[in-house]
Amino acid sequence: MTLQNIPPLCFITEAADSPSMLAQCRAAARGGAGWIQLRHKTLPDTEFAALARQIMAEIAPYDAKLLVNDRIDVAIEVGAPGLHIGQGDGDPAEIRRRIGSGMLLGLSVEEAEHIQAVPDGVDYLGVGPIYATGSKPDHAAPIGVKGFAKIASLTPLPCLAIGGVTERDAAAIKRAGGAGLAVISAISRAPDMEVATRTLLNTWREA
Ligand SMILES: Cc1ncc(COP(=O)(O)OP(=O)(O)O)c(N)n1
Ligand SMILES: Cc1ncsc1CCOP(=O)(O)O
Ligand SMILES: [Mg+2]
Repeated sequence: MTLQNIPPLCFITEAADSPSMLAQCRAAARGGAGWIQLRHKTLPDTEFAALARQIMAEIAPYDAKLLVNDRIDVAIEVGAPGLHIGQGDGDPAEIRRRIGSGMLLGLSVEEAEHIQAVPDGVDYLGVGPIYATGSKPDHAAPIGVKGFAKIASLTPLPCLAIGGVTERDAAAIKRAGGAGLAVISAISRAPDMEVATRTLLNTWREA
């Protein structure tokens, strides 16, 4: 799958019981997020797979698609539309061979040097962190919007900005050549997740 224009908003789950990951995904899909990434570091694979299936069914009517974070075998097992991997998650070329050609593959890029090593078969890049964020305690050094612009200028692949990003960053990221935003807390911690999603999306569209 190659996407020239990927949906401009990816919601990534916060590993929380309240609101539940299913409720987070439902609200984000209703609000218009085109991609919903299921990310949980410790849930057993069987539970993760069951939740992934449930989320796929719930978000389908809203035209949103599921990305699985990290778990290659689960992504294959549940037939997820997409998989997101990072620099430490394995060789992207090998992973592309494993998942076949039909699944969207996203890769994290944290610094300009990573661009040289992006193989064919990667469809989009998650670029950041833009800012320090508590949502990923082991994140790499923040690159700011300037670092994002540099990386986006080095690749034809669509780049989603990630890491502490809110609607206040939409215009600057768009000017920097970004294809969209990937967020956890800007949606998961909002008083109304659906409204927050819609506002982010509208801000991006109008930026
Ligand atoms: C869209 C998007 N971009 C970057 C990441 C980060 O992936 P990774 O570096 O593998 O870190 P973890 O999310 O696995 O902690 C992402 N998940 N999504
Ligand atoms: C998964 C991930 N990868 C880089 S930063 C980050 C967390 C993004 O969460 P938030 O939008 O709350 O900063
Ligand atoms: Mg990862």
